[in-house]
Amino acid sequence: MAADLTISTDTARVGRAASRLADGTERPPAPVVFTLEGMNVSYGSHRAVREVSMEIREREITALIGPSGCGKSTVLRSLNRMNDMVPGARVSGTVEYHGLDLYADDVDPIEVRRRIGMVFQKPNPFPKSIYENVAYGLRVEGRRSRSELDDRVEEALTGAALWDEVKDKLRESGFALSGGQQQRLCIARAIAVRPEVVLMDEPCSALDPIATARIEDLMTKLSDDFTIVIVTHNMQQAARVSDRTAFFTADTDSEGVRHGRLVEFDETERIFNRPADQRTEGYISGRFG
Ligand SMILES: Nc1ncnc2c1ncn2[C@@H]1O[C@H](COP(=O)(O)OP(=O)(O)OP(=O)(O)O)[C@@H](O)[C@H]1O
Repeated sequence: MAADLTISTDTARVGRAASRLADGTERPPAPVVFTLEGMNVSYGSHRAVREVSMEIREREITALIGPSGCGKSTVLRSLNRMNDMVPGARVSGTVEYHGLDLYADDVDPIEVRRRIGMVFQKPNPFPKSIYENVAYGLRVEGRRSRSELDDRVEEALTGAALWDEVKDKLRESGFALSGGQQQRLCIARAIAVRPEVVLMDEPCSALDPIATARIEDLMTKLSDDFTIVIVTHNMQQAARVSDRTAFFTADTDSEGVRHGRLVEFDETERIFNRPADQRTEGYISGRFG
């Protein structure tokens, strides 16, 4: 029953996915960025996730939640062809980006990853200065004047809510920053090339609560400009920041092999307060997973 749920209506974000505005009028849904239809991902002979169908919409925050091993990171990595780097990984079914097959032969995975950036679990600055960490992708893109680079580095660091803290030490190593600052530096690096989408794989799991809160605030701000997809183990985080939530679970087949599948995908407020599936309710109320 909804009354048992540990996450109350007050905490679940009634975000921009809500189909009605506060005054009750209908709001048209945002344009679709990704369409997954019957997507399967295998590692060798192991089908890690199967039959995933969902749409990810523009400038929304979509959270992927579910117990360990249900395939959240696998699904996330399929959105910018990061799985291409994993030997034996194979994606089948439909994965469209703005209606185009993301896995078509003529699609350049490097260009895909420029448009669809990624932030990882552990902050992973390059062994370079703060400035060069952010400038890196811009330099790879091609020649730019010094002042253009300076402007873009400032823009990205401001966008990642880090500029004020680092503007006087841009030549210092990225490693000299705190964990939370390093993660914001990685976000700055990701957004410096002005991607359309930022994928975040448990971006706060290595951070303390204060640094986590800053990143959550930042995500909300970033969603004004970027489409964000986040994997999180932290259900309160999904409830606080996301507009839509996808709940995955893993079924065990007769041979004891686990296959991840999408159980339910809806507006976050619905998933946390009125889930349609018992398994979703069991998971978010802490009775399962
Ligand atoms: N590089 C890989 N090679 C082989 N199998 C993999 C690889 N990455 C993931 N898997 C398998 O795919 C399944 C889904 O893993 P995945 O990491 O996507 O799940 P997850 O829900 O993100 O888990 P967690 O919450 O623990 O990070 C698991 O059975 C895992 O062992």
